[in-house]
Amino acid sequence: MADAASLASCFTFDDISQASARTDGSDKTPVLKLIRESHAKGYDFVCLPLTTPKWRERWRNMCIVPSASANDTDENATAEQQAEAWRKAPSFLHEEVTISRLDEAVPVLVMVSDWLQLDSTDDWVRHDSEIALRQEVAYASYLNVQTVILPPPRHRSQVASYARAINECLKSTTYMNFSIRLPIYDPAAFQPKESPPIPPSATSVSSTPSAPSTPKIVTPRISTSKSLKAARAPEGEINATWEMWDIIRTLCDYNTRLTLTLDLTPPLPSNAGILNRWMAEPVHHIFLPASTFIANVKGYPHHPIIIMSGVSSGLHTKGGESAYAQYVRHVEKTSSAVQAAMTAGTVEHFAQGYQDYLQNPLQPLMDNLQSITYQTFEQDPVKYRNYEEAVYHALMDWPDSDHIVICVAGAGRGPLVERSLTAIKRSGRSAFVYAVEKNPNAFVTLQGRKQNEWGDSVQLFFGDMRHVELPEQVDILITELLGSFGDNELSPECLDGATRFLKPDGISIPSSYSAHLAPLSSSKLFNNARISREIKGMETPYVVMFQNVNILSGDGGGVSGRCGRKIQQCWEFEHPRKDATVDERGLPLTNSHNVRSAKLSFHIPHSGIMHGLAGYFEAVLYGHVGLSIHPHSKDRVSKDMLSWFPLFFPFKEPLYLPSNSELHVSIWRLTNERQVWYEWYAELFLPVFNAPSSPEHSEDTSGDGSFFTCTSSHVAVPSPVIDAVDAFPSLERSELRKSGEESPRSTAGVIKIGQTSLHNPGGRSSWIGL
Ligand SMILES: C[S@@+](CC[C@H](N)C(=O)[O-])C[C@H]1O[C@@H](n2cnc3c(N)ncnc32)[C@H](O)[C@@H]1O
Repeated sequence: MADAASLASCFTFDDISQASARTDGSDKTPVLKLIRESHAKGYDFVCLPLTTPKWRERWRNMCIVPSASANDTDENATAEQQAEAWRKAPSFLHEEVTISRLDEAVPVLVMVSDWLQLDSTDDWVRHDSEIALRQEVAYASYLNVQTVILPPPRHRSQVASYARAINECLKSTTYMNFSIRLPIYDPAAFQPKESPPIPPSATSVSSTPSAPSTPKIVTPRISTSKSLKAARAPEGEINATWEMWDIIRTLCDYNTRLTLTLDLTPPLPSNAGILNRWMAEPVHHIFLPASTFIANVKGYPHHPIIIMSGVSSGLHTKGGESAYAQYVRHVEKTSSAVQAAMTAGTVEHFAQGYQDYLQNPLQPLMDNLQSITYQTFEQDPVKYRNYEEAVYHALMDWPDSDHIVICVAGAGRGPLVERSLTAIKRSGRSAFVYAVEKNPNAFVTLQGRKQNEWGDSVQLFFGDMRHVELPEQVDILITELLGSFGDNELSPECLDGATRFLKPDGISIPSSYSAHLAPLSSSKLFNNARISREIKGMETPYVVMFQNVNILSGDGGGVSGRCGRKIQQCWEFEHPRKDATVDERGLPLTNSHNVRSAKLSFHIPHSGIMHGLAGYFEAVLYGHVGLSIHPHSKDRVSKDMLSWFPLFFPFKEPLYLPSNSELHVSIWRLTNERQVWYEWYAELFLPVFNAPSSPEHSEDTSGDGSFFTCTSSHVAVPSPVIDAVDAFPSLERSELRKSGEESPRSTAGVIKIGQTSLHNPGGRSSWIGL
């Protein structure tokens, strides 16, 4: 059963004051009253400002010098002395905080004063805001508060200072979670901007901050260097809040106690890329004003706490405060994600508890699997059904004979033997089954099944299919040695051995399988992979049921027209294979023919942080019957198949990909006599347009465009950081042609802007044993 999201009701200082006026003696404090009333209305938590307006007033009087006129000199000196005393020993007065008892702090999400300006452009305001933040965090920590919600950064230019201050707080506490409230995008990006934005409370020592009268939540307006620009929101502005988040969490070294409170106050954008990027981030709270179209909460993972503000404001007259909680619970319960998780037989139901959990891939060749592992495989309703279909069609296509021989190689506990016998019966053909298995323990189970179920229709052979001798050659060879990346459990190598006993015109089921990759963003997977902080953990491919993951690539060829699809094929293996040179026993002389490499070019439509690669496989069992975990074909080919989760190839360091960049991924499947392993590497390029008619251009068209030498100036080179522009995609190819320019392929070049190191060289961290 999927857990329901927790709900929190958000209160202002005014709400607390009103609760105080309503106190009838049944609650010890107004906050305890609000907590009790909220529980009764269906809310699990309350969300409160930690400080009162009194604290803001004192801080302002000490730290913001009102004006520098001669009369004020004494006053200023006194304020400065008070400020220095406070800086030396920062502390609150009782009336400056909203909570002071342990029982008040338990079900409370605490909001740090939202007038603090940790990213002020004024050095002193920033300095004193940081001291105030540390004071608030220390006080919350004293009261055992588990989560504090931080005000959003507002100035792109000072976001690193903001991040540094948060990092200090993370270091000074051991258990407390810090959640930064950020809107999904800056709504100001979509407003016409005739005059410069007024940054909230941007103060200097000579001006008075215009802080709101209560610590009221308002969706922040972010000022970026582009704030004065065009009516149409460029990519950089829409990205601004996410870009700031990325800087903060990077400076905080991906600390797992740093999370996001995603503010859904702005209307949700139609562009899925803007929403999807938050899927890869640790969104632990969703901030939802009562005025919001609340159906939008349904797609969010993690079961975040949903903080609802303004529920007591009487905005919607019907239903009262409880109605919001009831409606959110209803939307959640009826969402497709929750429905799927609650329906037996779906991958979502099966995978509960495994989401984003890193597992080492099986090594069924080197290790002997446990019975419980086989039992888990055998619960898959789709894999065995498709195998049976494949065997059935192969039998029907095979010339009728009174002696068709089938071999199930790697029979495990026998489910494919059983399905083969059913297919034989359905086809009405006369066929016999050999079953080969090298796991001595599973072989005991096979013996029992032969005795009790299969009798003379099956003959068992114990041993490795690469060496075992069968009494005759077989017509149909059935194996299931596939990994999440197709060949990563060494199916090609095992089948090389088993092909010895397949007739030259015999059928292999599967007949082929292919490996596929896409660039992936997921702070959770990145953090999980580097838990041990050892290089080995970052150079090992993992099996993972993806949840908080965003695929960064897009379809459409990219700016240069040279990029491939969103998810791309690396390579394929076909069986029975004819290309290996074999010895007198029919075994390949070396494993060189199973070496593979691929170089793939991905278009990155929206900026993002790449944490690694997502790996998938597709297999053709026979004819039109297959197996797939490729996101684009899985539902068509093998919907609800449970046996394989995708593979995650981590990166040691996250790689920033700007909007409209080109990512080139290289991956190799390598081998020696004892092992097979993968190595991977990525390079990043920005496409650039040249002035088309300039004679000084010279473009390297020899390879994949990795170098672009140009002595003339580029037109519209996007910045690799925040302000990548979306000028290129908005220029449709047809428009380019209309305007008389050449096709993008001949006018676009690329500039290299980044790369990763080579992962797993020589198989030093991960390999599969032969
Ligand atoms: C992924 S399991 C599949 C088991 C079973 N066919 C099923 O579908 O449930 C692969 C099986 O092949 C066996 N196997 C792997 N390599 C083998 C080899 N070279 N020779 C014989 N058996 C092998 C393993 O022991 C394991 O039982």
